[in-house]
Formats: sequence, C-alpha cells, structure tokens
Amino acid sequence: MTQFIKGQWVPGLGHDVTSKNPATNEVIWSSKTATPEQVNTAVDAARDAQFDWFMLGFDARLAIVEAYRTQLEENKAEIAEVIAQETGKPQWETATEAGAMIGKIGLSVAAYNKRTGYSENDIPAGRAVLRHKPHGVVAVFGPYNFPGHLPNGHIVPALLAGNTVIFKPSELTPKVAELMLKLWEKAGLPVGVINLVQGELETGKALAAHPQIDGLFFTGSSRTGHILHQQYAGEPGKILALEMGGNNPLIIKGVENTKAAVHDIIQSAYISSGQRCTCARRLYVEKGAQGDALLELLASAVKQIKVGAWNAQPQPFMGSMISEVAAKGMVEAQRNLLNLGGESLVELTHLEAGTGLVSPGLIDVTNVIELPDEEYFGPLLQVIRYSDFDEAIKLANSTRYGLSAGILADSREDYDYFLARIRAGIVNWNKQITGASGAAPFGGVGASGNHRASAFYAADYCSYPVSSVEADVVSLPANLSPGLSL
Ligand SMILES: NC(=O)C1=CN([C@@H]2O[C@H](COP(=O)(O)OP(=O)(O)OC[C@H]3O[C@@H](n4cnc5c(N)ncnc54)[C@H](O)[C@@H]3O)[C@@H](O)[C@H]2O)C=CC1
Ligand SMILES: O=C(O)CCC(=O)N[C@@H](CCC(=O)O)C(=O)O
Repeated sequence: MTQFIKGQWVPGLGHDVTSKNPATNEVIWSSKTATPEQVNTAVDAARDAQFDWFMLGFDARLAIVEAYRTQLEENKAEIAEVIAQETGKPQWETATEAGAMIGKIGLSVAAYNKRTGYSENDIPAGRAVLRHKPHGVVAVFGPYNFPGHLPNGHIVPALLAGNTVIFKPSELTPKVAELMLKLWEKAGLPVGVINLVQGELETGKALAAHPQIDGLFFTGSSRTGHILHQQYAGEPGKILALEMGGNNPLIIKGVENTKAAVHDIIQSAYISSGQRCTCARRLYVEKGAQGDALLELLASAVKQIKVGAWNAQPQPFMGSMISEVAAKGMVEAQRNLLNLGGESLVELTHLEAGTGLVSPGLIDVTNVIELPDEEYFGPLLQVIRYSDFDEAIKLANSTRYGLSAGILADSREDYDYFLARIRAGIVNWNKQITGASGAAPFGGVGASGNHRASAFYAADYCSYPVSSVEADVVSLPANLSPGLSL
C-alpha cells in the first residue's frame, strides 16, 4: 500500500519498482507505480478537498501543521535513519536534514506572515486591504538528494497558504516519502489535502500534464526543469516554481589561513558526496606559490576524506552516492575531462561494484580549452588556475547556471568587487557555499531557476495577492466629480 490517495493507502496499479540501499544494494522498499488513472483520482481528491481546506482558516490549518511538527519531532530518529538508508548519506548528515524539516514549520509560518498574510491601510472613507489566496491544487516534485527537507519546503508553505497537494517524490526515494505521508496522516490532515503518487516518468508526466493542476513546484535537475518550463509555455495562469542545479564557482584569493580555506573548500565540494545543488564544482586558484601550496594541502586532505556506509562507525564524512549508476556517471565525467586535457590531482574511483560508493576526486582542468558547462552531481571538483582576478570572475561567470558562488579572500574590497560582478542567487564570502539558511530566499538565476526563489520566499509562490478597496456601507463622496449632479 504505497500510494496515499483520498485519505487511503492503496496499492499502485502500474509496474513493479524497488528502492535500494545504495551502499549495499539491498532492497529496502518495493511496490508498484501509480498509473495515470490513479494520478487523476489523486488530483480529483485534492480538488474536492481544496475549498474546505482554505475555508478552515489559517489558524486551523496551522494547528494541523503544528501537529505534523510534533510527529516529526517524535519520529526524528526514524526519519534520519530512513533517509540515510535510502540515499546513502551518513547518519550525522541525515540528522541535520530531519532537523531542517522540523525547523521548516516555524520558518514557513514567519514567511507566510511576512511575505503574504493580511494587511490594511486607511483610505478616505474606507480602507485598502491586501489578502492572499491559495492557487488551488499544486503538484510537488522532489529530488533524491534531500528527499525529506526539499519537498517539505514546498509542501509546508503550500498547505499553510490553503493549497492542496499531490506529491510525486523522486523514484529513488519512495520510502522517505511514504514515511512523511504517514506522519501527515497521524497529524490529522483532512482527506485529500495531501496525496502521494509514487512512480517514475509515466507518473511524473501524467501529473505535470494534468489540466486540473493550478501550479507545479519542482526541485530537481535543470534538464527536467527545462522540459517542464516548455510544457508550461502558453499556460500563464499556472504557477511554476523551478529549483534546479548549478555549476557553482568558488574563487580563492589572498587567504592567509590555508588550512581554513581547505576546510571551506571541502565543505563546499564534497559534503553529501557532492550531491547538493549548491556544491562547488569549479575552484579558481591563483597561479603561483601560494596557490600551489593550497592545492597541495587540498589534495592531501581530499585523499584523507573518509567514505563509507550511512551507518558505519565511526561515521564517514561522505556516504554512498544515490546509486551505482550515479557513481559510474561520475567516473565517466572524470574520464571525459581527462580526455579533454584535464590532469587528475586526486582520482575519483568507484570503490565497490554494485554500490554508489566513490572516493572524492580533484582534477585540474586549466588546460581544457572548452570546459563543458555541466553540473557533475557528485564529488569531483575541477580546479582552474588564474592569473588575475578579473579573469577569475569572468571564468566563474561563464556558465549558463547561476545558483551559488563564493569567494575565500581576506580582503573586504575583493569581496565587494566579486559580489558586484558575479551572477548567482547565493553569494558567500569566507564561508562554504553549501548549507544555505532557510531564513533566507533560496534560488538561482539562468538555468538554475525561473525567478521563483524557495526557502523563505516559498510563501510567495504559494499564493496570489488579492487587493481590495472596501467600505462598510455605500456612501456618497463629500465632493462629486466635475460634471456630476445627484
Ligand atoms: N535548486 C535547488 O533547490 C536544488 C536542485 N537540485 C537539483 O536536482 C538534481 C538532482 O535531483 P534528481 O532527483 O536527479 O532530479 P530529476 O530532475 O531527475 O528528478 C526530479 C523529479 O522530477 C521527476 N521527473 C523527471 N523527469 C520528469 C518529466 N519529464 N516530467 C515530470 N516529472 C519528471 C522525477 O521523477 C523526480 O520526482 C540536481 O541537478 C540538483 O542540482 C537538488 C536539490 C536542490
Ligand atoms: O530550503 C531551505 O530551507 C534552504 C535551502 C537548503 O537547505 N539548501 C541546502 C541543500 C540544497 C541542495 O539540495 O543541494 C544547501 O544549501 O546545502
């Protein structure tokens, strides 16, 4: 029973699917996909539930969302364990993901009030009132890398605003989604307010193309996001929020504390085995002795990064990648860069056949004439040596993406210069470029998004403003317009 449709757990009527622990290849979940007909039923259920959910009012909706928070708190250890088992991320890391899911409730309430909510201003003989209304029925598509936190970041604000939801998680993380829905059910969510449809492309396509969807909130690859963007062309009435990938640059310039810089680089490029949209992919290091020393220390530290299963003790820094296919994809990406003239500083290797376990890689691509502008979604950092700062910034900006970017530099002037010129939605100074705050907007420009930032600004795409000019009774104005007499 893996689909949650109209308040009932029902079996999928499509084909068989399984989910595996990528560190051991052990099957941890199996089921059948939701068919397009089941997607229709889910959308109908969400439509039937929507007006009553909205009319409950914010406080009553919030009470249910708060009950969900209690469920998250009480089941935090289980959530962290299921995420770890299904994604391969180490437990220390998935504990922070479970914590972020809990934190999302308070942040979403604050964002609802600050970004949307209700306000009024007195005007002559009346008032101007601003309210926000939900779009209606929205679809939420989640990625595999944060299978709890990122869909949660769409679902919670969508529900608070009064929308109803059909959630289509990544086919690689169905077990996490099932657990989330069980917690919503326990929180007492009314029938039809959230529906879960599990499946692959067929399920996703049926949902995205459904005529009764008022909006689609997507976090995933740029490739899929672009398909959805084309699909929604000519549909101005539907809200589409796309949170996509990046080919993120990190520049190093004039840093005294090399060890600290190496730490920030590792946290930027290798956390979550490089499977974060914010991860640094391109590292710009000045030519010369200082840059050489930094790279030497970096290569040595990268070689020492511990990789292991999600539950290994002591805990590794990097867990498994999501699948063996993803691991092989990274080996292939490295091979391509070597063929183009790259020089391996630390080789990325597939550690164990049948698993997603890879060691982190570092590759110097300074001599590659045409560096592919691709997001290699794994632990492979490309190094580019530069001669002057303007060149580094120009190279950093030579991407169609624009999600995150950073500079490690002891000079504030250098940061200001970089900040003014770099094109990205998240720009950090002397901090890792991963681990964005949910109290800030989160989104990129270019091929990284469609200007619908998420996190604190998710409230914005979950409702539309309704402006009213109101008076309690119909009254004649003190002065009539010229040419009128009554
Ligand atoms: N900007 C952001 O906030 C974030 C972006 N990402 C990006 O997500 C990617 C990794 O996640 P993945 O799960 O591989 O993304 P993906 O694009 O493969 O899948 C995302 C979702 O879309 C569905 N889907 C795929 N093709 C579809 C189609 N043609 N029609 C409808 N639905 C379809 C999938 O089943 C899944 O639910 C990376 O590129 C990463 O950078 C990940 C996390 C955060
Ligand atoms: O949505 C939020 O609350 C903040 C955004 C966030 O958590 N970003 C993380 C993960 C994004 C990813 O999947 O790569 C980050 O910046 O590391």
